[in-house]
Amino acid sequence: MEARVAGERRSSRMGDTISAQLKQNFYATICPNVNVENVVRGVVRTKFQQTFVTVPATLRLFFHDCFVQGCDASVIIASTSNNQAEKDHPDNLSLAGDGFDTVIKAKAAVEATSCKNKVSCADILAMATRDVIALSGGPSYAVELGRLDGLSSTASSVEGKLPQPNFNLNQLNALFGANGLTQQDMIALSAAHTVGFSHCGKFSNRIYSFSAQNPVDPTLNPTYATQLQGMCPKNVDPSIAINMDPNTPNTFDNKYFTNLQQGKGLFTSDQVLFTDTRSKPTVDAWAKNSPAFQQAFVTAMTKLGRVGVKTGTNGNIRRDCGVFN
Ligand code: HEM
Ligand SMILES: [Ca+2]
Ligand SMILES: [Ca+2]
Repeated sequence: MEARVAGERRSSRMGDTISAQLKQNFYATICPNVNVENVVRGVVRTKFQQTFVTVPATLRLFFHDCFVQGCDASVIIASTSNNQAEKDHPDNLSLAGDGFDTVIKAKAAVEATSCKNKVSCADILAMATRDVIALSGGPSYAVELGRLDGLSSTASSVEGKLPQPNFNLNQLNALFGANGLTQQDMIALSAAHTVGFSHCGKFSNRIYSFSAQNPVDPTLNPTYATQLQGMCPKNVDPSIAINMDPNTPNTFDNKYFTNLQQGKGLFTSDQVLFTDTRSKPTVDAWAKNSPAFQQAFVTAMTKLGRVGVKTGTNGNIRRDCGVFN
């Protein structure tokens, strides 16, 4: 049974995608007796106290959800004997378990209130993402809500939808542009790499086999390159992961941009934002102006949260975030 009144979901046509009208404080009218956002925040805070990985894991999960079939919690669905789900596509295998766990736990806490069967997993992920950013020192913002959960999740649908660490600026702009995001949005969102980890294999080409003339990527700071080689020796255990921000790995800050100015972007897709003259001015501006970066980040996250939002019969409220109803 659809738990919401029809009038709550106005649809509007934008280009050829139909996007639901999200709004702030959505659940205040759906469940006036429960502060849904506080319930989620409490769970996220507890989980954060247990492990910092909660932050990058949840943030990346939201991004990987929104870029494949829209922000509809399709990435959280578990595979079954007759369906290989998104999370088992190679691009999603390195999503950390703590992101899924955060959503599952927050959903359980919401379902234990009188606001049962009314809050989508997609919205819980959007709320939890807002909360982890604030908990790690990033900007606080009012999150738009009112998404439905998607009705399909296939590994094959992930192919080509997520950016790769060796992408150049044109490839990054094309992929983000396909999701209605500008180059500015893309640069702001890339700063999510100010927290979290990467496995050595994602950038080992840059420190060992960049090109015939240059085994080490010449855009990489030589001292940083040596440090990376030390942390990621050639036959390193593939499960080893290193901090993506060598300076403030556990703080959501604009250090990402000063790192790029110093040749300390971990992936080609990070460093290219500084080496390409089209994006460099933005990197330089946000390196010295944290409030300007924060404002651009909140704008971009809000736009990211609107991607492919489901309405009406295209979605529902999942009872278990990992399983279709
Ligand atoms: C711009 C293109 C992007 C590329 C090429 C890219 C690629 C990657 C790669 C290869 C990793 C390492 C995964 C691993 O080895 O475990 C990673 C981690 C991460 N990415 Fe991105 N990413 C991009 C944009 C984004 C965006 C837009 C966000 C969120 C808004 C994001 C959030 C994260 C986070 C938080 C981590 C750390 C995950 C963890 O510690 O568990 N990334 N990304
Ligand atoms: Ca999705
Ligand atoms: Ca940082």
